[in-house]
Amino acid sequence: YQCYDNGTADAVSQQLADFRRRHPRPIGVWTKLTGDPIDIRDIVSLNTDIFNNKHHFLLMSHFDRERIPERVVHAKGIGAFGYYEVTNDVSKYISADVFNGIGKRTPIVGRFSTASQNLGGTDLRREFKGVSLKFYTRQGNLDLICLNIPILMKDPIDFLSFAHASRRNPQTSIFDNTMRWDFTTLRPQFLQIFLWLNSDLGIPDGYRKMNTFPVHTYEVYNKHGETFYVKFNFRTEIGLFNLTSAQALAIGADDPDYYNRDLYNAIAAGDYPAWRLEMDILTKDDLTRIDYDPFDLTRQWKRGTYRTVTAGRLVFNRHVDNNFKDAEQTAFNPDNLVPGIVGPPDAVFKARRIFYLDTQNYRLGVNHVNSRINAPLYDRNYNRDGMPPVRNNMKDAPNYYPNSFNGPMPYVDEARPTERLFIMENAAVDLQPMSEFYNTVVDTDAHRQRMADNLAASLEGVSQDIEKKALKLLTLVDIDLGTRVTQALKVAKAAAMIPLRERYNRRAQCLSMS
Ligand code: HEM
Repeated sequence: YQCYDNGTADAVSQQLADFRRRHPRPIGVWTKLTGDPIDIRDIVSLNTDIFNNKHHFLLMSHFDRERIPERVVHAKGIGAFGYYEVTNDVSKYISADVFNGIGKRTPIVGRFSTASQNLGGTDLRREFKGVSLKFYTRQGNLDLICLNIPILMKDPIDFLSFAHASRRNPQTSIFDNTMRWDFTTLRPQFLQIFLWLNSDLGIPDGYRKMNTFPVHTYEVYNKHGETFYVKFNFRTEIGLFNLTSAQALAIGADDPDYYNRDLYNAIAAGDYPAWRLEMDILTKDDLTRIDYDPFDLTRQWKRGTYRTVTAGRLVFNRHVDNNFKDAEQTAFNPDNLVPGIVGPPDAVFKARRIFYLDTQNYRLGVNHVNSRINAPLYDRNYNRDGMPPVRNNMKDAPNYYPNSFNGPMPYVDEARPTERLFIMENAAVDLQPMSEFYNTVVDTDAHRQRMADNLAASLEGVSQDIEKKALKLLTLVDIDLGTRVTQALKVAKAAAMIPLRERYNRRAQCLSMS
């Protein structure tokens, strides 16, 4: 990292000083929103007639309206610009332009987020981290929306309750583990997420140091119309690094924006965050051979049943110009796909195809695709009007189709498969992937103990009946897991007998010693 004039290596705290360095003089005359210059006598409102001070009125009436709804999930985040570079020939599997032509670079905007925090929350809680990618390809925008954990859920109708139960109690407005465990024991398909989040992988040491996955299995095709089934996996080039609960607690107490700061500083220092894109691939024939459902989001593909190819590199090398313009207003939508990618056939994806657009029409308005950050490189359409922004509203072009006046015409994608895969999904909950996770990914005794301690901590204060069900469920996954959590919970409960204030004092002492 470079060292700044205040002796720190923190580009975040230097941002304003950097601005002044680039602009040694004021950047211009201050104007009202309407462009007329502001007289210095109007910047004081004392002893003046407020109704005749247009400047005061414009200032405040805009301020009064400056909040838009935050995202219902993943509200807290940070944006960055970068590019995707093709490093390997994957044309055998996928015809999408963005993945073809070694050396080709496609501009991207990314947004890094934490799943359950409101705007202004902490980066350091055990919850999903998101990486949303918008590729501005020559065939339209491709959005790949990723999580740092490669599994999720089965039935999309449970998403609302999962999101609600993972967040604040509507009465106390405090994160509530009773809600969380109650929901998890009633919908055990979500237990696996909880296991991942309470393992060592649960709190990455910043966005740069984690892998990230769109999770679904995408149906794709090559230029000959042959179909393949692909999982896209972005693997961090810097390596995987995670924080323990104690480290996260200490850092979070000092800097709840630790992840955002780390990303911003790394880009400022030219230490660009980068990921390698790997594609795990199954053929149509493979589907008839394998003995598991490759479209089930609650399980990973079995080793040895698929091939993996490297496709390219994702690099973030530029800060956004302005976080509201380029991150808050971005509308990532998993349904933004391009020729060569049909999309995943599972029920969760089908639901996502609808609900992202729905929430963005509410959050940003029906013309959000027209804002600079969301607009594709090229588009011609028959949509018109609506609440701004409307860009050029297609000027004088015909606004209906078909027409005889040379409005935009559809094209023919010769390679696009005529048939789509239709899958029937099994609603049964399978504890086997959870047991496998506990016995393989969680690969050491010490790791299992840390995970049990974290799970026990999440059970502290949970009502008795729910606690009993949770321990039973964990024991069904693995007897060793159930036993460890039961033991760890006894210890945690003994500690909880100590009055709250005393506990905080002790914790503070521990932190000051660590
Ligand atoms: C039924 C399933 C799901 C539903 C209904 C759902 C719904 C949503 C909604 C409504 C948003 C807010 C979007 C916005 O306001 O712009 C969102 C954001 C997000 N979702 Fe999902 N989601 C689902 C599953 C998933 C899955 C499978 C992933 C990843 C593999 C995912 C990753 C994310 C991420 C990273 C964001 C933040 C997007 C951003 O940065 O703007 N979600 N989700």
